[in-house]
Formats: sequence, C-alpha cells, structure tokens
Amino acid sequence: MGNEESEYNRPLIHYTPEYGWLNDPNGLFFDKKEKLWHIYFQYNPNGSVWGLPLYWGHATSKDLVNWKHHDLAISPEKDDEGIFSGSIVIDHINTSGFFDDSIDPDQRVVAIYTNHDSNEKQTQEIAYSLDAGYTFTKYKANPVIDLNLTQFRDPKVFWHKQSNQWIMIVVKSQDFKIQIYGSTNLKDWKFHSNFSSGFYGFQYECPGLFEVPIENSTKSKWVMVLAINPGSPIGGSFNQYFIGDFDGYNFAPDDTQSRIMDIGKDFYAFQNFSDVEEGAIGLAWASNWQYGNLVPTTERRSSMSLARRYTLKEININPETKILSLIQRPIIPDSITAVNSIVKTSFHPTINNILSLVAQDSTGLFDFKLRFKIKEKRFSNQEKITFDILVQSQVQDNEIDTVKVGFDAVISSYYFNRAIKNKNFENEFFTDKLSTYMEPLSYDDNNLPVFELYGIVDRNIIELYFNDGAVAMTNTFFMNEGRYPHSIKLVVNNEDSKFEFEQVSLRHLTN
Ligand SMILES: OC[C@H](O)[C@H](O)CO[C@]1(CO)O[C@H](CO)[C@@H](O)[C@@H]1O
Repeated sequence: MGNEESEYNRPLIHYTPEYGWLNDPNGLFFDKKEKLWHIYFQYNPNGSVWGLPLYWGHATSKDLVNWKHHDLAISPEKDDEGIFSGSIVIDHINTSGFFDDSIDPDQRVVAIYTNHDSNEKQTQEIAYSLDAGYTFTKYKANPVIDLNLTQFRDPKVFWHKQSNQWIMIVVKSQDFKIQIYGSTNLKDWKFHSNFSSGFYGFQYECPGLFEVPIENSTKSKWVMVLAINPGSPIGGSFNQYFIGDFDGYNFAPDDTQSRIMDIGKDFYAFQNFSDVEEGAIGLAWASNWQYGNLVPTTERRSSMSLARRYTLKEININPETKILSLIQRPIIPDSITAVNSIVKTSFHPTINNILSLVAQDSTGLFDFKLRFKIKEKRFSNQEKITFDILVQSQVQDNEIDTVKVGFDAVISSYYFNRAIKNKNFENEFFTDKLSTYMEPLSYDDNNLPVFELYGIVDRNIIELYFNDGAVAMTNTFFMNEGRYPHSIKLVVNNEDSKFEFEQVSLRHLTN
C-alpha cells in the first residue's frame, strides 16, 4: 500500500480521485463491447473541496474495484460554471443521428447533464462521444430543455422499451417535483408528468428510475430513487426510494411508503449503470454534504461506495407484515483474496472465548460475515445480550482507535459506533451512533431466530449489510493521523452468551 501519509486513510477498492474533490456519480454505463465499466463524477481538480469550475471526472474498470483514472470528460465553458450531475445512455440504434456505422452500436455514448451557468441558471444539455466515452462533443443546439430556472437539474435518462422512447427523470429541485419527459431522439423532449412524494427536506436532487428484478420470480418492479439534501431524518443527505409501476408517462407507486436506500450517513446521489447486461447495478457517493468538505483527508476528498447488485424481495418488517424491499449486495471480485482469516462453521463465544484476527503489515482492507442464532426467545428487558465486532487500528502512542458494529438480542437491533477522538476532526454533524431494528432473516428447526451480518472495511469506510442485504448502512470513519484498521475482533458482553454462531468469517484482504 502507499505508505505515504496521505494514503493511510485512502480506500483501496472504493473509487477515489488521485487528487481533488469528488461528489455525485454521473454517467454510469457498461460498455458491452469492451466489457468495461465507466464512472464519471462531479469533480473539482483544483482542490479537495466542492467548487466551480466543476467537471465530469472519469474512470474505468473491468471489475468495479480496480479503477483507471482518465482525463476530464466534460468541461464547462467558463470558470464560474459547472457541468452538474447527469447520466449516459447508449444510443444503440442512433436515434440522435450523432453516429455513423463506424461507431459500434454498444459504444454510441450520449451524455445528458445539467449545465450550471454563471447566472446559476440550470439547463439540460447533451453531448456525444465518438471514442466510446473518453472525449465528448457538446450538441450544437444545446440546451435541449430550458425552463429558465436556477433549480432544475440532474437528468437521469434511459430507454423505455415498453413505450419505445427515451425517458428523462429530472428534478425541479426546490419545487419538490420529479419531472418525467419523453423523447424519440434525445434532442426534442416532451413533458409527460410530475411525481412528488416522501421526505421533502430542503430540496430534491439526483432522481432516478430503474427496473429491478424480483428474486425467485420472472417479474420486476420500477424503483424511483430520490436524493434529499439537507433534510435526512438522521441529518444532511440521504437517498429515499419508492416502488411502483411505470407506463412510460406516469410513475404509480404501490404505496405511500418512502423507503431509505441506505441507513448510514454516507450514501448519497445513488445512480444505476446504463446498459448492464442483466439485472440492476448501481453505486453512490460515500459522503454527506453536512461535513463532506471538512473530513480530515487532505489531497482528495471522498470516495464512491462499492457497486451493488439490486433486487427486490419481500422481507418481514414485523412478525405480521412483509413488504417488498430493495436488496443490496456488494460486488466484490474474486481478485480480492484473504491474506489471513479466521473461519468457523460453529462458534460459541463467551467472555473469554473471543475471536481476534490481527493483520501483520495490514492493508487496511477487511471483511466479516456472521450467521448466528439466539438460543432464547424471551429476555427480561433489563438484560444486555450483545456481541461486538471491533475494527481497530494499530497501537500508536499507547492509543488505539476503534469502530464497532454489534447486535443486541434483547431489542433485536444492530448498532454501529464510529466515535473516535480524532485530534484533527470534530464535527457536530458527524453522527457517530446509528442502529436498526431487524426481524430475523429466518428461523431454525427449533424455531430459534437466525440473523446475518456482512461488513467490509476499507481503511476509512465501512459498508454493512444486514440480513443478506435487506438493510445497508454505509459510513466513513476517521482514525487519527497514520492509524488505519489492523485487526478485527468478535467479543461478547456476558459469560453465558445466548449467541450460537453457525458461521464466522473474519478476513484480512488484499486486492
Ligand atoms: O453546491 C452544490 C449544492 O450543494 C447541491 O445541493 C449539490 O447538488 C448535487 C447533489 O450532490 O451536486 C451536484 C453539483 O455538484 C448537483 O448536480 C446535484 O444536485
């Protein structure tokens, strides 16, 4: 690993720019010809804070964890302007007329983005690429949609085969309207409808609409995603989503439920990839506008989340009711292997019988997977029956920094704690304790409740997936200068722990 100071808290497999500021993922697409993933992103190359001029940065990957940086993809015309968020589609049948037969149908790349001009006016523009997504030419008749507004942005476009048209999902941000437009050629757009629902917060941002397969079924549903910032129930930025049907003109939600995509503090501006060969894959910006510009990394600020595969499944939210929910599973290639690990197929922890994986010459990359049952179903509410996974730094100046995730069997809830006394970072909005109630994933033959937990730690970010992706929680954390994860421990808090682990895997990983 890069041992220089600025690298100790730079994630290994979560995308970060080489230098500068990154926020929203943009233009995510899969090049089917090259089998290559492309991410673009909101990028300030001139400093590690958000600022104009703002560009589309660009990176590519064959496996969604090893990224190759490329030159700026789309640039504003003036230094006090920004190429704000947007998306990319592959215009296979050349509806736009931008391409000739020399361009492979799987590489007919058209970007749709918000141009934020010096008067703060926000209009929707398009640009096409004749080299499969590395350089772009702006459409000579831009903008393609101009409502003379300053809060009108973040177009997510896709081909809706059922109604044979391009669909744009874009927000009138502070009017709390998701607007749906249609087009046959990406140049001329017709307003179809508005959709408003869920938490309003201060403003809508980064909307999206994508089809998600239902597990163990041939059916799928449409998922509308919507970013809110500020105004998250846990502070600052978050993504909510709605499940429903889409006919090419109107989105009809199944219910009035607003569902939260990721209950952590650092998962924002989610976008799904265009032209994925099967299913639904997406990722988000792993930070929060409350403190994103202030976190104690210097050369660069923030990273993307891991890419995740999305499905829908009915999950119990209480003993009586199941609801259809997004299931998220991180995409981790086999090239990520264990340097050392502790794997058990059955483990009964006690206060003195713990598991501790210590990495020599740590990469800072770890994961853990637990499947456990609780041996009793009734507890007095004065009891404390918990286990903890402790992610700890190396000892430095006789101190050690810890991030932990645990489970309390009495209230059937996971908890997370990233409270670290960091001399360089103190922020009132950097919420350090989070939790979620979980119904059991299943019950064993003796009707004992079974739960699962998967976590991946990558130097200064931890992604948690509860009950096989039924709930996800993404958080950054900042250990003191030079410190980063060196060990993982599984501990319990009482002598006769009521936990029976059917599976424990603690791994120190290398990429
Ligand atoms: O100054 C940017 C402001 O904080 C916005 O709320 C951030 O907006 C987003 C969301 O993070 O970032 C983009 C711009 O970088 C914009 O297109 C998108 O709506």
